[in-house]
Amino acid sequence: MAQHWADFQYDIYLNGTTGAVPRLPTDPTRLEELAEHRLGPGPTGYVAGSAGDGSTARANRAALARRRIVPRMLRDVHERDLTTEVLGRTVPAPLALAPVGVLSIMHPDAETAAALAAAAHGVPYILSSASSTPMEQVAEAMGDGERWFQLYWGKDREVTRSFLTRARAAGYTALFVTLDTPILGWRPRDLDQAYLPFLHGVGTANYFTDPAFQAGLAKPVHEDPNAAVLHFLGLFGDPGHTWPDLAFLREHWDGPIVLKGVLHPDDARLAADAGVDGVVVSNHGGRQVAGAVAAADALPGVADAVGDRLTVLFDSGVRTGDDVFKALALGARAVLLGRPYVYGLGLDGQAGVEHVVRCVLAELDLTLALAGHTGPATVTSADLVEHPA
Ligand SMILES: Cc1cc2nc3c(=O)[nH]c(=O)nc-3n(C[C@H](O)[C@H](O)[C@H](O)COP(=O)(O)O)c2cc1C
Ligand SMILES: O=C(O)C(=O)c1ccccc1
Repeated sequence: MAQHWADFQYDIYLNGTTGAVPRLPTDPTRLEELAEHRLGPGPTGYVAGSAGDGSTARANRAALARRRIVPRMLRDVHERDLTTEVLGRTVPAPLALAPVGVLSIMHPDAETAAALAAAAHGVPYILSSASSTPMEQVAEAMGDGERWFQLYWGKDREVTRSFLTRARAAGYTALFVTLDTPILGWRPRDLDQAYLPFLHGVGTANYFTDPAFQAGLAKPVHEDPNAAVLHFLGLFGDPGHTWPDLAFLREHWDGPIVLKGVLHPDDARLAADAGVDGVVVSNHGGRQVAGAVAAADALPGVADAVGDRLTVLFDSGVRTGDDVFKALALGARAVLLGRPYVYGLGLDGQAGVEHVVRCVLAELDLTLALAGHTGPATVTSADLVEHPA
């Protein structure tokens, strides 16, 4: 049965008759401001910050804002269904939670809380390689919730092989390989505070519990944790990889593979030629390259190039339901939600993430209806006009 995501607004108003207002803001800007206010400067800077002068993060928002939805009338949108097929799975809405590492800097329940929130609404959760909780523990908490695994494709083949084996055994069905972070971008907000979560012992759980990783250490992790962190920093990414190397991953993963961080149509074609199943058009939320193309500006070119061969997903700059709608109109099959759910987590744990997911999906449902659609499948570029920058 189709879920009525839009009902969330009446839940809120009905609760209001007893004097209650939502525990967290429904406006994503206010949510971010509240997070900035309540959480420590290190963690807040790490999450909210981006590469260089912040121009890519701003461009992500501007590129979505420049597109405007053209509502259509009298189309019988009473019954709506947001169900979407993504990577061979049927999901209740065109949304997944983006892989975000080191979540214990935001809340002690960290990735487990985010994963449980996603599962509570049937939304797939993408667990980061750099999670603060081991992948098996998150998987066990999620039960039959849909889980996908994000790989930082590093220098040590044995660690990669071991991660893939562990992820498979723990019930992760799709593999997201992040290509845009073989090295960490230049991030002034973190640099000015000299704040890197890994040096506070966060984000290394999958590595420190891994026999292949441990085999590369001179001493056990607990005897020399600093050396273990340095070892992690030295191997989590590999700037030496090239397209033919993907064959190794294809060989060791029998489910769908999605390449995250593709922005050029030629790279999307190379992805299709390499035999993967999808791409995420993403600039990592503007955290890697300052002055980069906005993700929403790159999306139509990638969708045109490979939309008939690959599943095209999108993230970077999505804050609201209307942003999701615009991404669908620009050629995405589904969208990954990033920072907003991390703020929800920081402010109110699992309940905070659920709040954010329900806000985005309620607004998406209402936007679809008011734009004349009963589901995501009929949304096209004809639903948008583009304003000059
Ligand atoms: C604090 C933080 C940590 C992140 N960690 C990862 C990660 O471990 N792996 C990954 O592929 N992407 C990571 N990302 C990128 C997100 O998956 C996603 O691409 C990005 O947040 C989208 O941009 P948005 O937050 O502006 O929506 C991270 C993003 C943030 C904000
Ligand atoms: O901070 C990030 O954006 C990120 O993706 C990352 C990179 C290395 C390890 C963990 C997360």
